[in-house]
Amino acid sequence: MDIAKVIVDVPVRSTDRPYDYLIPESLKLWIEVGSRVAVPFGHRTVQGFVVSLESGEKGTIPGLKAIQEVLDLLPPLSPELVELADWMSRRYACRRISALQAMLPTALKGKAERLIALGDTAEESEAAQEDELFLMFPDTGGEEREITEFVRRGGEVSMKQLTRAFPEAAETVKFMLRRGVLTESQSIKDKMGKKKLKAVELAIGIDSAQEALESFPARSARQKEVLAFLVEMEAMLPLPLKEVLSILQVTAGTVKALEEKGYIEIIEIEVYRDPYRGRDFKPSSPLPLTAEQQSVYNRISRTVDEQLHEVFLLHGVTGSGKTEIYLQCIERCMNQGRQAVVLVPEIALTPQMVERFKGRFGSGVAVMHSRLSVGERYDEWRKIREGKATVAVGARSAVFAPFANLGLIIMDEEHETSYKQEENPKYNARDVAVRRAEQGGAAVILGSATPSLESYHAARAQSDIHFSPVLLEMPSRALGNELPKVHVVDMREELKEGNRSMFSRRLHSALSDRLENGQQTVLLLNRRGFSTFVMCRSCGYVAGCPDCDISLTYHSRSDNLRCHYCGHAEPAPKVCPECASEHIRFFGTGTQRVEEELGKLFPGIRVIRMDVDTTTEKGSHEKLLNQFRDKKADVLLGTQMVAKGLDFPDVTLVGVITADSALNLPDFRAAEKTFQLLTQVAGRAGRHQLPGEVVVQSYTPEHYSIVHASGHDYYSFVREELKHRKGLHYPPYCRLILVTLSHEQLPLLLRLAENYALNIQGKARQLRWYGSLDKLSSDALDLLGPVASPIPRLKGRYRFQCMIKWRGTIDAIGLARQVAEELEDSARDTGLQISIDVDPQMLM
Ligand SMILES: Nc1ncnc2c1ncn2[C@@H]1O[C@H](COP(=O)(O)OP(=O)(O)OP(=O)(O)O)[C@@H](O)[C@H]1O
Ligand SMILES: [Zn+2]
Ligand SMILES: [Zn+2]
Repeated sequence: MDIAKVIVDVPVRSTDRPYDYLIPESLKLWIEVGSRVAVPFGHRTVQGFVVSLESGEKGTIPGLKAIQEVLDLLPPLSPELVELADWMSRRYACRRISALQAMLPTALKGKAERLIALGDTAEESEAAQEDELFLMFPDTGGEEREITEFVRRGGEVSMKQLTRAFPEAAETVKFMLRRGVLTESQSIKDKMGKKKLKAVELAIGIDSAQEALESFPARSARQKEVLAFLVEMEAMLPLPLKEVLSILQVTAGTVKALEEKGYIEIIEIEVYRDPYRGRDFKPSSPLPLTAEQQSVYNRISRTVDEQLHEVFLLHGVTGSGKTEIYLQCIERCMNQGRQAVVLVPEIALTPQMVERFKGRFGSGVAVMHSRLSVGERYDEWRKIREGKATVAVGARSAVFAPFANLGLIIMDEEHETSYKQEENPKYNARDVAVRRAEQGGAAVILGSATPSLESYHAARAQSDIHFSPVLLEMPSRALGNELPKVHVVDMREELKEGNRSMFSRRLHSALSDRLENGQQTVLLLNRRGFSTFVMCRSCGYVAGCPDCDISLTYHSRSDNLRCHYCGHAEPAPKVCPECASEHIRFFGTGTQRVEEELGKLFPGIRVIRMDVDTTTEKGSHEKLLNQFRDKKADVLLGTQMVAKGLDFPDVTLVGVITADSALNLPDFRAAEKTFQLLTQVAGRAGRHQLPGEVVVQSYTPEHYSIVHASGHDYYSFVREELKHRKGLHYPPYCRLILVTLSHEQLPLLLRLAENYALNIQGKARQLRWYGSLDKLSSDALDLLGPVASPIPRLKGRYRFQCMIKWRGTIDAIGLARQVAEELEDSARDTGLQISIDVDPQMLM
């Protein structure tokens, strides 16, 4: 194979295709599909990914440039992931390079030197064990020993040194890397290196050490003590130097002296930056399943055992024991020698959740989420690739976990919008999961108490849109208790009767009861659409961003105003810049105000507030939840964060302060989101022995999302909501593509946006797609707009959008992209930007 097709990392749309490169003789054995390489491009050297290999006469094409170097010894991507990236680029109209890069941890994105060292397996083993270790190797004529020796001598060698010394040994080196005999890491330069710790090891055999002890000079008592200790602890060597020093209360000089005499060695050992190190996870074993769980489990295990591809939609009410199903299905999958990925929404990636998986599967669980440092994430990723983890639990990007033989993908809370990435590539992890599972013959479980209408409709209609899941239902709670009783309070009535507080009388008295009985309460403030802006009460002035047409948000910690879109920050004004009035008010975060009010109404009440302000620090989320679990507080007050996945036995009351604050947002999913949030938060109450109660405060208690949520009636809600969606032509009855065009000059932008719409309509007409979705035809496309975007100006650029609605088997995504590219080409150099969002979740 002489030619590699490479996707290069050049931020120009026209480069979004593979380029041919010659593979030089010296790299031939190292390059595979999925390798990351450095290639010449124009006058520069850029990074790229090998997406296919070709043998061929084409090798003689004159002027074909050659690959300069390979950046990792083991390709960071598998052929399946490369293919998945290709699919993503078509499915989400994104560039292939951005899909490929989304699959890698940040640590790998730059160009840094690779270092090779001995892995744990080799480092721990003595020569005799090494023999055993190498038994599993194919016959290589002893290459592996030479390589091991070479690396051991160097301690850590660069990739270049290694490939130069063993140009022919690619297969063996890769094998050693996959078995963990060698490990590769980033150079220390960019701080992504493996974390190293100094450790002490005997340099001589145990027998010689014992002999040496007997004849040790008396004046070196301290040294003797150290040596004796090491002999005693032989089984546990190497020991961290720090520990030795602190246990024996000796100085580093003493240890150093022993090293100089040749008795011991001070070496460096690798420590994985395990973000959960030092934490004990209570081991758990499989629970005997309830009848409902059993039948669901049986159905899924059949598919897992046969290693088939099938998608399940597990609709189980809150507390029905979905997690136990996940755990046992993973075990089943592991019995097949395959690995599993568990996706949870970032916000629900609570320590409680992680604990349940670590408790069952121990250190075989890798955790991936955005709160880890770059280095931690890299280490968790390597743990997966080096086969040290069999389960990955993480937020949406964990769908790309580099497992070799993935058998099961679980997506908890599948209805969550955070599975959709809002930046490029704008992928939906649910659809990527289904696609990845399809590639490798894996099962998918989409679990939720409130499945998204798209998934539910696909399961019921067995029709369509992305996939057809098998519907599995668990209508009762695992512990046999009832779903909590929900009271809806009409806040308009409260006001009429003179109650101006943010707490209804019902919620107030329910709260006092809990305080008296020592039970706990969860309070939710639905903050979507809630104000955190600064307003002058005299003239109505609202502080806005100078570059984006949105109001600035007040941050109490730094006492400044910030734009959440562009990062613009300015000090909070003391008087109104318009009218100089002092009645300029910060509406603070809603939760802060609720907290104050609670303090006034119930003096001495202990409140834990959980919102963006109190959870910015690493680990703060966990700390707050632990405090609540340890009953250090009466009330857990928060935003959406408190609604998901929490399982606390003493919570018997859930209060929702404003159920309908998000209902009026310009988003066709507003009702669905409201229903889901209310159902989820209500599900936090009365999960164990004590019965639960829920108080929902609303200004529109007759709205069907509130009525059905209070009756725990998913089916009625779905029926009514589907009716609306059908009438207005919204998903799941069609699909959407949101195209946003932006430019610094308004008149030009307007013209370009109109052009875009006309071109789409013209082409669709030619293809006989165009027409209203009212028609019965199954292939149809309609375009709305252009109109100003909900945020009409962002970072100094004006924004217009078109909404394409379509259904059927037509290639609407391809069309949207093609027309965008043509327009970008014709308007080249004017600075037009077009962004395409397929199946958008955020419409604002
Ligand atoms: N088979 C079982 N036997 C005994 N207890 C169980 C069983 N299955 C689950 N449980 C317990 O029931 C409670 C609820 O289970 P779990 O948290 O898994 O529900 P869930 O369906 O994930 O709920 P949610 O959607 O609200 O997060 C937990 O305390 C769990 O330990
Ligand atoms: Zn004013
Ligand atoms: Zn701004």
